[in-house]
Amino acid sequence: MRNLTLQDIQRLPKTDLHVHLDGSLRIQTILELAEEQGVKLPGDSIDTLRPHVEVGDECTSLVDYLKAFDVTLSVMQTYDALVRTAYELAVDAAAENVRYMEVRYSPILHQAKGMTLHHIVQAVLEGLAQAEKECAIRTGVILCGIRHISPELSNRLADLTVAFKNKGVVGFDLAGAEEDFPAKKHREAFSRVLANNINCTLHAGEAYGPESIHQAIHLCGAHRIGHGVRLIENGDLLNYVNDHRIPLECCPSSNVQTRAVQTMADHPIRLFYDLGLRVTVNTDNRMVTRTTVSEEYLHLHQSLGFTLDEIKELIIMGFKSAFLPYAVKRAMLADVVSELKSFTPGSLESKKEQL
Ligand SMILES: O=c1[nH]cnc2c1ncn2[C@H]1C[C@H](O)[C@@H](CO)O1
Ligand SMILES: [Zn+2]
Repeated sequence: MRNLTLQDIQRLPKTDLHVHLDGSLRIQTILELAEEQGVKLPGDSIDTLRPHVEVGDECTSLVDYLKAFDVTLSVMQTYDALVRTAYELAVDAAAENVRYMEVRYSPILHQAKGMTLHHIVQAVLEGLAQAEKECAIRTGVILCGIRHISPELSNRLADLTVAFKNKGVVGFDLAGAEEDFPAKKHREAFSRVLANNINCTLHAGEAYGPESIHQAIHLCGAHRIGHGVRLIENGDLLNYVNDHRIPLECCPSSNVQTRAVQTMADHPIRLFYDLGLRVTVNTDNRMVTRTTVSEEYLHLHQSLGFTLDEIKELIIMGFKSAFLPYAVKRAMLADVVSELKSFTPGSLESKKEQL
């Protein structure tokens, strides 16, 4: 079979289950928001700002990667800025046929100008709802506790997650610097969320070893794992994750940038897939990582030999792993499976010419 193109992959229906709002803005929007708000940025044009908000080869670690968020968060402290950035993210994702997206962010990082936590959630839901009206995309929100900020704030975010259950918030996460900030310190937050029958995912096994994944699953009750690349270091835990069908939210380009893996060709997603694990493909941060869901699949095709049939299976695993009620998910999956069955690569133009 001939090689897939980016356009082929863009035409496929897809999910993005791991995408941070504050890492997925349009650079032009940052400039406009800064202008409106009188915020000083480290660059005043797309070209001069780009090196401060996009991570390149020179990134050495997750902690280094996270520096870009200081800039994005500086313009995401108003209600309107959150509405706009959430709306634009969903519009951009829909443009590449992302049909279901779970957007995550941490409301406590948006309080610098005094917005209440409720308003901060409301604004993002409003932006996403607007995009859902205009585009073929469905969305949910995941709120993040932050490892390197206090567990008490994670508790507040857990309570916020409970308050917005069935109102657009579909899960709770733990993000931030992983090394030296163990998940077990945030156990209380996860127990509050779990007690309310809400789904949890944790970033784990990205900048720390399998012990971190073990804590996420066994101490915090993770239903999915963000990244999980270092699961490869513990076969016993890997078997457990496989046996329990715990999905991994893989973000291949981001993992190369944070040095969780050395190169795309070394990414363990190939091994995980071959062993039967439930793996999903995600962007992490569309702007900071400078990627799209389609580009992530293209990397898997080109660097790790994923075929079209395998990509279709990854896509199905993405829909299966959604934090959606089972009946809704089953209906969505049925539509996606029939669309995937009839999909053939090749440009729409060349297909029309053949008719
Ligand atoms: O890949 C990541 N690992 C850990 N934390 C991350 C990653 N990408 C973004 N974050 C952090 C920075 C954001 O401010 C926060 C909430 O979205 O989550
Ligand atoms: Zn992430």
